[in-house]
Amino acid sequence: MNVVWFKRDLRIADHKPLADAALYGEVLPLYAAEPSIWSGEDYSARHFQFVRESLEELQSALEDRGGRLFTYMGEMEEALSALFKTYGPFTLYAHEEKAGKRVHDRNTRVREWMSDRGLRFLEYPINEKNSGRKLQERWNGFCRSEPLSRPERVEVPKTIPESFFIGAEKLKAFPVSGEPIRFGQQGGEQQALETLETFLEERFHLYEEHGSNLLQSTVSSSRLSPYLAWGNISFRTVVQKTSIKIENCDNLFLVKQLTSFQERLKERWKLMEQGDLFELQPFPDEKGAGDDLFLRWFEGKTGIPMIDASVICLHKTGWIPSKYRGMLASFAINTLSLNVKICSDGLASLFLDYEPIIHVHQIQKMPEKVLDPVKIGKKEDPDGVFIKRYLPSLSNVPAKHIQEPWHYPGFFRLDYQAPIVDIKKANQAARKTKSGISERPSKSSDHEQLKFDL
Ligand SMILES: Cc1cc2nc3c(=O)[nH]c(=O)nc-3n(C[C@H](O)[C@H](O)[C@H](O)COP(=O)(O)OP(=O)(O)OC[C@H]3O[C@@H](n4cnc5c(N)ncnc54)[C@H](O)[C@@H]3O)c2cc1C
Repeated sequence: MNVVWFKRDLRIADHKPLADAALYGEVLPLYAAEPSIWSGEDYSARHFQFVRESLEELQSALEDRGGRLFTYMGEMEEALSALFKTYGPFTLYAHEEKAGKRVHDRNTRVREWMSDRGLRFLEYPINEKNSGRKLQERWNGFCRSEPLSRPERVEVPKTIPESFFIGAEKLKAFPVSGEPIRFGQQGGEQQALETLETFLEERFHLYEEHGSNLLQSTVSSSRLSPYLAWGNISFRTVVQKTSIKIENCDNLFLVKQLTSFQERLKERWKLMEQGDLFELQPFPDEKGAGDDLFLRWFEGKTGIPMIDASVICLHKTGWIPSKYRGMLASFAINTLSLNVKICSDGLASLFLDYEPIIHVHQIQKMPEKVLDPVKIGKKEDPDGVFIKRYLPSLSNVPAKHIQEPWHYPGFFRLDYQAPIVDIKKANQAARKTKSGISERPSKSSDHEQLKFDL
């Protein structure tokens, strides 16, 4: 018996553990909704909703091949015990997963469980192991490697072990904190392929030009991130199809757009290859998740339109371009001097494409980047089109005042709060602290220090 354990690889195409297991007889495709993983502050109901949608598609793709998906609610070792009791010895096939301490600890427990019983656990690396070849050579090799096709048949056992389910329906009862999303991208292998196809057919044409445009980038960015994060499409498939497109494109402008996209993919590949994740540590002296400043930031009630509109956009859609992710993180960490780990988890819980390795790598860079959201807003959303979409209470504020509505003479008539911080002063203090010139003033006094020209 071969058990294929699905985690962040929710597809059947280019899935080596599944392809290999299917060669050796009966396969039991398994997804376990594990409380130890899903109870983390960085995970939320929107992620689980995406996973369930992906599992529904996985179930129907397996059914088309004579198989079905077995699901379980509980820790993986418990699932393995139940399988052992029902079927006797088995081999476990899975992709390697690198995603922080909880995942690392769970992986260790599963490895021990298997080895204690003398069972084989085949873990497939996400990337080629560092083979001593130069980075560029390895990347070129990766771009040329062929994705595996879907297995034609998947023979599954007839008996369903006690406390297992078929398909994803029952997983609706699995508790994960946070709100599901209404307007986000939908999970599934087919959706992933369609997203890649529409991008490579046409949407990429202004990829670079619209990269940081809040409205246009929703179309001209690839939007592949949630599909890559949850493995609805293999990274190799995206890289290979993009390489083929570049080779067959003779328009220099379009090649430039595709090459720029390919560079991002390479960035991801390098990070994933580098290995396990650096853990962010909470510091007890900094402000925490129950702090008023944190809540106002997280709920989009800071009184700074660019911040509030971006956060509300994230609550609604689960996605925003990279530049504004950086702006939100920098504002929380530097301007409000909130705890880095708590801000990181807060953002992660909103990003539908939460990918721990990329996310933490980006967050770690934030203390070096002190940004001004008003300046960014004036440059990127001068007429406030984005702001007004997410903050209807500002719909009548003229463009001149949209980034700093507290300067608008009719501010008191608006249903919009005063800013929670004086950005310039707080950023100045943050820069000074970094260069070691002086201690930061306590944030509680910032409210009182504010002087508005109303
Ligand atoms: C603070 C912060 C947190 C972030 N957290 C995440 C996260 O949790 N998950 C995530 O996928 N991206 C994260 N990013 C990177 C980036 O914002 C998203 O990958 C991108 O916005 C996703 O949209 P897209 O698929 O249209 O990207 P595209 O521009 O079309 O890029 C294609 C793919 O390349 C990869 N990619 C893009 N930018 C980077 C990068 N800087 N480093 C590594 N890989 C990259 C992603 O997989 C992306 O899907 C974060 C950035 C910042 C500043």
